[in-house]
Amino acid sequence: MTAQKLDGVATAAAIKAELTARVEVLRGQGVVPGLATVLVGDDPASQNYVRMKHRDCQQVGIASIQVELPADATAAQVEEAIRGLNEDPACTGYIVQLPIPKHLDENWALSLIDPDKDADGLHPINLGRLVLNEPATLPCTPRGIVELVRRHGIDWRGAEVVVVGRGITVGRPLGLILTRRSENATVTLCHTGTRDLTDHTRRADIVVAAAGVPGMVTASMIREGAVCIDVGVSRVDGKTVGDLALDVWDKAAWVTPNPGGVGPMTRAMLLSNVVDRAEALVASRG
Ligand SMILES: Nc1nc(=O)c2c([nH]1)NC[C@@H]1CN(c3ccc(C(=O)N[C@@H](CCC(=O)O)C(=O)O)cc3)C=[N+]21
Repeated sequence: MTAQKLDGVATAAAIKAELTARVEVLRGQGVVPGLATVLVGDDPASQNYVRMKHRDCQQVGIASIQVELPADATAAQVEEAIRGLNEDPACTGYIVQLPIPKHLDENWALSLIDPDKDADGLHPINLGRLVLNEPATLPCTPRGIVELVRRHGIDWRGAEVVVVGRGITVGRPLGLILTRRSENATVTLCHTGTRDLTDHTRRADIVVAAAGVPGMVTASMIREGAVCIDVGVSRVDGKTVGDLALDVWDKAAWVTPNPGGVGPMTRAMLLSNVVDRAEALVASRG
């Protein structure tokens, strides 16, 4: 028996249709949501992601602004670009595409973003709000995972969830989101220091593989009928390879394809964050 597909492409398309209607309403209210991206350097994968995000914007009627800086940009240049977007009324939300070149500090760059325009939910104020159970813009990938699972009729409530990976963009915030009352999952956050990973994953109803190690979660590590979410994006011989081994499809009940699972959902949630931010702007104007 082969697992059912958690279809990120179809789910993202449904979300985009909902967002298109909300963007229409906003335009009627005189607000055009605008997403900006700050890309530092010329990494081809990052250029590709940014290109896809702008194409998505076009599909739902969000305006988009592309800011590009050279790989050797100074901290002052990055700061100037970010301050410019904070002040630009055409930009209602934006992201600094990660990673940025090593001579620049990622947390420093994120901290310069106006928290009200933080489309990635990675500003320390928004991460702090998440920890404090206050309304916050949420990071796109964790939000996409929660939504993808929920829209396939799978309940997070009471589920035993094992997240593999403690990164700032996925694992750590996902643990915080899933343990809120509204999701009510029980989460075990595993990482490279975990003594016996299989001991944890075998007990999980839902396994989220977000370690960035190709094929690291195999069928022998999961329970029959588990739900498996693949967040990994590694390049092997020019092909995208996830963190799930292919044999999980023979044992799990539900699996995210990769590509075609979490990636498109991440992009849909970025759009969703931008629309949310623009609606908040209208509400604050009264
Ligand atoms: N500030 C910031 N925010 C991010 O959200 C962010 C980032 N930096 N840096 C890099 C990662 C990676 N990421 C992906 C988004 C979509 C796909 C995606 O849509 N992938 C397609 C395939 C893409 C292809 O054809 O290569 C899929 O999975 O089907 C993948 C990866 C967002 N990230």
